[in-house]
Amino acid sequence: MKLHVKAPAKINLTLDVLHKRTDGYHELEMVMTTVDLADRLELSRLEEDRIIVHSESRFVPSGERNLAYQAASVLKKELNVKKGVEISIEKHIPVAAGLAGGSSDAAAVLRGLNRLWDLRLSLRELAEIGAKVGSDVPFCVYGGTALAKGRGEILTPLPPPPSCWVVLAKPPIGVSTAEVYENLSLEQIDHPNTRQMVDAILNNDYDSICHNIGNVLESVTLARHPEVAEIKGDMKRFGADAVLMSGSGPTVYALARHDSRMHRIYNGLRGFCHQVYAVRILGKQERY
Ligand SMILES: C[C@@](CO)(OP(=O)(O)O)[C@H](O)COP(=O)(O)OP(=O)(O)OC[C@H]1O[C@@H](n2ccc(N)nc2=O)[C@H](O)[C@@H]1O
Ligand SMILES: Nc1ncnc2c1ncn2[C@@H]1O[C@H](COP(=O)(O)OP(=O)(O)O)[C@@H](O)[C@H]1O
Repeated sequence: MKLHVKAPAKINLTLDVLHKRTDGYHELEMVMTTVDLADRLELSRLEEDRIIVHSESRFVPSGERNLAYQAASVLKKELNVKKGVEISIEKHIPVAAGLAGGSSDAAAVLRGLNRLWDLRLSLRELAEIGAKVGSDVPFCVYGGTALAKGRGEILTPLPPPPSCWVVLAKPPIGVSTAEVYENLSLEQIDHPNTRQMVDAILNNDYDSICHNIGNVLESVTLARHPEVAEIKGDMKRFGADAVLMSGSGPTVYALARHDSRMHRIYNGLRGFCHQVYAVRILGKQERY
């Protein structure tokens, strides 16, 4: 038996760091939402008790280092499952980009195996198992839009933001999430107003969403990689309603309500940035 699962990317509308915790993680407050750029996974049941993961993307690690493998492995251990699975990942989300592609693959594996192995776990139970794989995995299990706290795993669901275009541009540089957090200097940052962002979403107020987007990790990644700031500047010049780096970066996104603006930003950037995508905000939980 085979099944197909979709793994959408997320963007951060806000990302605030409150303090560094004693366990080494950072205490966060962030608003995340899914966008219509997704990896596709095929899961095939294996009679033998093993996990196989492959992908044609040369940027994705194979075997145990793959987050999809780790998700299947943790699920097997937690529930003492003695079955196997072959996972094939068709990669569309840029890797190590601040878009949670690996976390979304892991979450898709959890949702898929729940069906393939008939485990009958709730999304809440899958999210708890997902937290053992990575901080962003619980959000990706649910998808949609949420306020995330703790290290990212304490979630309050939110309604979808108003529909709009999201133009994503990833410069050809790699960013390590751990390094970005490590180099954050908490004394010198402007904190976004998370409460106002939540209210803006609850009020379906697009202008207020645009006004309140903010990400404290920009202070680290933009200082190290001036090209990320340049892309932000270009997006603004091409008429973006709002511009922000997602997660630890380096992907930058522009929000645009009108098709004409989206086209201007997309075409303007494609000349000198290899990975550019124009997608819609998904924002609501879907059955993948
Ligand atoms: C920055 C964010 C924002 O959504 O996204 P990405 O840029 O990765 O997409 C997340 O916090 C990334 O979450 P995720 O990539 O799942 O992180 P994990 O694998 O759990 O942790 C990677 C490393 O990041 C640091 N980390 C992560 C989460 C957190 N709340 N505090 C941290 O300090 C830790 O050093 C950890 O070792
Ligand atoms: N299935 C996967 N897809 C993408 N990256 C993966 C996957 N499994 C493991 N990784 C590793 O996880 C790291 C983070 O990748 P990714 O989730 O794409 O980025 P981010 O956390 O910045 O959004 C990368 O260094 C990559 O090598």
